[in-house]
Amino acid sequence: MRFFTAGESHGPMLTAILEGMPAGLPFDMEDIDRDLSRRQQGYGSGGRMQIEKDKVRVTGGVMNGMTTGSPISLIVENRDFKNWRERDITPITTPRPGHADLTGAIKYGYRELRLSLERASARETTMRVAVGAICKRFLAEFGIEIVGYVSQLGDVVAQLPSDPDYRALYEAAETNDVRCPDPEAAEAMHAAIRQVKIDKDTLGGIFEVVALNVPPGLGSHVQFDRKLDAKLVAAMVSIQAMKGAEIGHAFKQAGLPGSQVHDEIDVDEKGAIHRRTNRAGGLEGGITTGDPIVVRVAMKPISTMLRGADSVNLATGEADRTAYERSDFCALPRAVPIGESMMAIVLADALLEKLGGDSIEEMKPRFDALRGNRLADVPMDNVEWRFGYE
Ligand SMILES: Cc1cc2nc3c(=O)[nH]c(=O)nc-3n(C[C@H](O)[C@H](O)[C@H](O)COP(=O)(O)O)c2cc1C
Ligand SMILES: C=C(O[C@@H]1CC(C(=O)O)=C[C@@H](OP(=O)(O)O)[C@H]1O)C(=O)O
Repeated sequence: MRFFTAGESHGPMLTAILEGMPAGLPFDMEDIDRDLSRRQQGYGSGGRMQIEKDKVRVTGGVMNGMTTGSPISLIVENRDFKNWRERDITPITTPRPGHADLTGAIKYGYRELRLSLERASARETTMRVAVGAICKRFLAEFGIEIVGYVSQLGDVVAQLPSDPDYRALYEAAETNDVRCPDPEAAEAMHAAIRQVKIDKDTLGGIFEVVALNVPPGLGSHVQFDRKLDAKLVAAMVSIQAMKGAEIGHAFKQAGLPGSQVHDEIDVDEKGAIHRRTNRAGGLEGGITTGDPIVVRVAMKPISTMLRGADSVNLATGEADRTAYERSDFCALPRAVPIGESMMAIVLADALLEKLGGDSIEEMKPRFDALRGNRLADVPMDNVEWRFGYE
C-alpha cells in the first residue's frame, strides 16, 4: 500500500492517491469528514481554521459504496484560495527560524519564500487524515482501533494512569478543546494557550497515539526497514513540527534498570501467554506483541510568532525581524488526529503485508488463522539447534 499527496496550502485544492487498499471495504465519506473536522478543531488555532470547512470528494476507486481495489483518489478544496487570488501578495524575503523558508529557498533556489511555505505547510496533513480515515475503516474490519490524546502541553503535564483504559482516555479527551483526558490539566493547558497569545508567543507539547486489538506478529525483526517501531517513529516525525517520537516511555526507561522496564511473562491455566505490563508499548524486536501499541510524539512550538524573531532579509542582506500575517499559536490538539492517521496508515500497510489479499473477503479467514499469544501457537517439540552451513 502506498499514498501520495499534492497541492499547496493556498492553491485551489489538495489531492491524495491511495493505492493498495483491497476491494470490498465499505466506504462512507462521513468517516473521512468526521476526522477532517476533528483535525480542524482545537484551542490555539489561528484565523485560517475559521475559513476552511474541509469536506472530501472522492474521484476514483469507489463504486457501489465499496472500494474496488483501484487507486482511491481524493480531493479537498481550499476555501482560502479565492481570498489569495484577490489579495495583493507581497513577497516574503525574511525567513522564519524553524519553518522551511530558508532551507527550502537554498535547496530549490526560491527567490520568494512563500514557495517554500506553500508546500511545507501542515495544510498538507488534511490529505493524510483523509487517507488515514480510510485506513482506520479498513483496520476496523479486523477489530483494530486507533485513539489519541494530548498528554503534555507546554509545561503542563496530564496525570494519566500507568495502565489506562485508552478508549476511556480518548473519549474524555474528545470532550475538551485541548484534547486532554485529564480535566484539571485540560483547564491549565487552555490557560497556558490563552497566556501565550498575550505573550505573542507559541507552544508545543506531547501527544500519544495508541492502537488497540492489534494481533501479535505485525512487522519484523529481520531487516531494518521492516521493523514496525522504526516505521511508526518515522511516520510520526514526518508530520510537520514533530521532532521526536518514542515507543512507550522510551526516554524515561533509558534511566531505569531493566527489572523496572521489561514486561515479565506468564501463562494461565488455559495456555494463554500474557505480559504482566505493557512498558514495551506493544512492540518487541520491531514486531507487535498483541498489547496496545503506544507511541508518544513531541511537537515543537509553532515557529511563526506574533512577537517576531531575529533573522536576515535575504533581499537586502540586512538584519531584520520576521513578519507575521496569521498563524496557529498552538496546534497540538489538532495534531492528534494527524498522528492517529499516520499510525493507521502504517498499521494498514503492515496488516496487508502480513495477510496479502486483494479483497477484504480473502483477508478475513487469513486474519482468523493468525498465530496468537497461546502455548499451542508456539509448539516446542523437536527443538533443534544447528546452523544450516554446518
Ligand atoms: C496541525 C499543524 C498546524 C501547524 N500550523 C502552523 C502555523 O500556523 N504556523 C507555523 O509557522 N507552523 C505551523 N505548523 C508547523 C509547520 O508546518 C512546520 O514547523 C514547518 O513545516 C517546518 O517543518 P518542521 O517543523 O517539521 O521542521 C503546524 C503544524 C501542524 C502539525
Ligand atoms: C491550513 C492549515 O494549517 C496551517 C499550517 C501552517 C503551517 O505553516 O504549517 C500555517 C497556517 O496557515 P495560514 O498561513 O494559511 O494561516 C495554518 O493554518 C490546516 O491545518 O489546514
